[in-house]
Amino acid sequence: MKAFIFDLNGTMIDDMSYHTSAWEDILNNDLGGNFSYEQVKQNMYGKNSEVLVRMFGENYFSDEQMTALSFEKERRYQSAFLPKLQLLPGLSEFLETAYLQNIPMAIASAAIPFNINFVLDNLNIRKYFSAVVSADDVEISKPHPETFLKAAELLGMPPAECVVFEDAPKGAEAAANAHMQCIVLTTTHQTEEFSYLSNILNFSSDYTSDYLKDLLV
Ligand SMILES: O=P(O)(O)OC[C@H]1O[C@@H](O)[C@H](O)[C@@H](O)[C@@H]1O
Repeated sequence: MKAFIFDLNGTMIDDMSYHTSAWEDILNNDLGGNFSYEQVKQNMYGKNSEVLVRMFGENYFSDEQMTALSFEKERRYQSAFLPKLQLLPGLSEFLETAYLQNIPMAIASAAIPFNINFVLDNLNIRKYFSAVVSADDVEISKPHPETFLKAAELLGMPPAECVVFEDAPKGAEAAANAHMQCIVLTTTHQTEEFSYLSNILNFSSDYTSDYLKDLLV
């Protein structure tokens, strides 16, 4: 394995419950939906516009409405999560070691640049990543492979030499669709939820596991 591709939310930072709450607030309180927390959690993968279409159907919102709702959801998420914003345990050291070993690294996220910048700039970790793929860079988000294939292309690496770090079944599925192996961070989902996939190398709760330490020696 020659390159690392990181999903962002839930994989580098433990923030998925904040996304779920922000979505729940917008979908139910602003848009009059009646979705349970669990329904929101299971359906909020991919781009924000894809989430809105999944929940309310095609052509329910205009593109302008979806863009405005997307930013409003992220504003609520950011203001709630900012006091807790930090990398998962061990990730700071992991990134620094991989960087010193010249391992090419990319971010490949379904989030909009507004959120990716929120994380990279507040945590001052932009220098580690030679490529960043956001929602705005792809036609179709995860579980479609486009996000990860684009990251590999920007890194100049064949997919087979890229290892993906993910927290979500739909993200790990996107990695499988891109013919990439995947390490799962169990911040948000149970290991059984990934049992339909055959590209999972390891499950770790954070970046202090022996498996991840051994990856860099
Ligand atoms: O692809 P990532 O980095 O896990 O980001 C996914 C999340 O990004 C958020 O911005 C979306 O609102 C969520 O619905 C989505 O699940």
